[in-house]
Amino acid sequence: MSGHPTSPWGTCCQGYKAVLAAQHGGRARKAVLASAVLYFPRLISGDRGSVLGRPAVALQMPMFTTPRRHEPRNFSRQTAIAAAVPGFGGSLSPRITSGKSGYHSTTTLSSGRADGCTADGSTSSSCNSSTCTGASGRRRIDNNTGRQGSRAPLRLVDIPGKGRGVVATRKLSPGELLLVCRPLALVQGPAQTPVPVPQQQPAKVGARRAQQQPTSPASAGATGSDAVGSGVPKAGASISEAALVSDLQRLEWKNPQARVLAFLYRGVQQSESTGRSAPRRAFQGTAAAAADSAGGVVIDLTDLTDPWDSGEPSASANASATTPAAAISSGPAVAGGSVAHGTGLMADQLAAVVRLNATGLPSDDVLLAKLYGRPNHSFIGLWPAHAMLNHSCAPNAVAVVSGSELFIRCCAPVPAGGEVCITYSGALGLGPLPLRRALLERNHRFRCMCPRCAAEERVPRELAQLWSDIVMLASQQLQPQLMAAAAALRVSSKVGGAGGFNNATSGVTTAATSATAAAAALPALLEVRGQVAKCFGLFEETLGQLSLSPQEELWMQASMYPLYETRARCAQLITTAVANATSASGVSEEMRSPEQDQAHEQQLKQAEPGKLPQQQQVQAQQQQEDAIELERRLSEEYLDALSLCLRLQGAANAGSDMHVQLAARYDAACAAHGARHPGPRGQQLATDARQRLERALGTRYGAGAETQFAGTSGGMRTEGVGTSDTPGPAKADAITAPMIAPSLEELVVVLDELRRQQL
Ligand SMILES: C[S@@+](CC[C@H](N)C(=O)[O-])C[C@H]1O[C@@H](n2cnc3c(N)ncnc32)[C@H](O)[C@@H]1O
Repeated sequence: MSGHPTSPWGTCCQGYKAVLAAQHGGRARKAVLASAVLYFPRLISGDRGSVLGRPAVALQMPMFTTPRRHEPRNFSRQTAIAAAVPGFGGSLSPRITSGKSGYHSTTTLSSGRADGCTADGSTSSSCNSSTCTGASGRRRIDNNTGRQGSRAPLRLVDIPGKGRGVVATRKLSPGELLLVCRPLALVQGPAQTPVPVPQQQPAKVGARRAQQQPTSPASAGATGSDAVGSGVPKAGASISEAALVSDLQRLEWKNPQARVLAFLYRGVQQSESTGRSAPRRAFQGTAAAAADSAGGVVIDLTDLTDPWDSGEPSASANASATTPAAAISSGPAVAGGSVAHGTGLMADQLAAVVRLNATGLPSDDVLLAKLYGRPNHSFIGLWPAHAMLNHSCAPNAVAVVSGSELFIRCCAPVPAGGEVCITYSGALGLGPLPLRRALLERNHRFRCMCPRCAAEERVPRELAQLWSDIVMLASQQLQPQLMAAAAALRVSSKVGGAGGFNNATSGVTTAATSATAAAAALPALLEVRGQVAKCFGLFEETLGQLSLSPQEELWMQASMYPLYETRARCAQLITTAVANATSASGVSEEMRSPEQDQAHEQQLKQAEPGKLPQQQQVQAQQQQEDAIELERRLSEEYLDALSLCLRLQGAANAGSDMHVQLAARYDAACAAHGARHPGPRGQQLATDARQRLERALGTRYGAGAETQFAGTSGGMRTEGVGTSDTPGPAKADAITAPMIAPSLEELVVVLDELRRQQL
């Protein structure tokens, strides 16, 4: 069966249902959201979850099967409190000498470096120089000792209605590395599930998670129904969050790091006191302060980028510094818990900091881990610089966690002075406004007013409702029907072979079985096809009545992604079913009666086609021709649907794991389809899919930037300076790659390897 990518919304249906039910007044809003949260995070694979308050949905692997619940594990854990890394502000040593049962704590933080080196006591010495050799034997630029935040083309500012935020000091280009962030604290455990990669066979797609992208800070804070959008699975989220809070409490904090913590807490206080909502006007990039203060100490992006680096945030402020701990402890009293050493923050306050700013996922970046030959980690951590990025539903930056480092890359052009935003919505980036909005308001307590939300808000209410109903129908009813049909076809394909029989007599029998199963599945598939066609026509027609810019139109279509996905999936399944049915009998009819099937089976058993009576031969030939024509038309239909899905893949958060994942899946789907139905159109689509995959990899990993994603050589190079539209003078501000930038070829090879492992 050629593999059409399964929908990242496959099991997200419940989320849609819940949210839509709320719109229809069917359920209490809270219950609705809780339900939405339960499902969404599992479906898509983890993008940037949370940045604020709670990370947005961490994209999980698209899957068609029932979401797997990630139960808390008693995994051994590395407590990485970024302090004790040699050569790295080692003055602060975690006081954790023994962890809870089942945990092991190390004083090593920053394990899992991109080069394959670990930074624990045993190996850090070999990696303590400015360069070291990674698992692949390639040199790695070690940027750890530099305060690269000061070279970042970014500035911390106050943004009306949003609190602090980050703006570009110059024009930024997609793929450009903006920041390499170090954690203030990080808890790691084994990756929680086998890591998924784009699948070629729907049968294999189940509960796998693809390479992920950390979502925004805040992702980690999910608890209970608040797990929506959390980068950490719901059950594991609260445990990991608690573990992080507990570790924060047990550390003995020194001033510089305590100030960073206080600085983060200040955002919590502001958020709570103002119940921030975005201003109606767009941010002009002229916002006030370029820095913030905590306890009288200036803190800027440099201090936040590597909180354990310099020892003191700002030399000028040291002398008169009031400890943020003192400043904070003078704030509103918080009940319960003890004060963390040196911070003055109570457990509840630390929990609020974690909830708002931490980021976590069940696995860090799969491709990089594979490339550098090291294990994946589940993690929850506080990367203070990352936590300063605000949300947009049309983000221009993307974050990736590899080991203890969090990389922030530009994923869409940013003008000088423009705000740099990530998304907290994760997979919901391919979802409708009501759902995105509900999750952001609930988990992050703000109303997004980005251009995309503003555009969708202008859609007439009745129309928005109609579209929501359509999405609900596609997600709740049609997708499950397709899943059932796909399961039946998979079984029949296993018995009969993907393309039907081609040799022995036993093959005839199995092909006949396959054909019977295919014929049985066809009525349901055709029914779905009819409904999808109606919905699709309705949506396209109403969309056409609005006066929208191309970008706005793409956003609207992206919000209807489940419908597009259902359409493509249905077309693919029908193509497969018809191929199976006709290959067994040579009959062009999509369905035949059991009697007809029996008769044809009998004929096939009794005689070679050439020996059939003449009339039957003519009939058989006609049927063969009909079958070919039917398959051709169905193939065209599938290609139509696939090309639209490909287009919408481009609407996903560029460089997110979902963006890469969908590109890889469509790439595989095009290749599989092309193998069975060769033709110029399919070839063209396959080329498009491959380019999209390269672009996604280039945006996420910075690979291939010099050649504009057309493929490039491997080896070490510098990030951020090769993009064609990066202005010359800005090169001075470029961040030097802290790791070897993988080439496209390397990434594609690894991707293929992961795919094979999962088949
Ligand atoms: C991780 S913090 C981001 C930094 C934050 N602005 C600060 O000052 O600490 C997340 C919080 O920022 C605010 N925020 C983020 N994106 C926003 C947006 N688009 N509009 C309004 N507020 C936003 C919300 O209060 C959210 O809970």
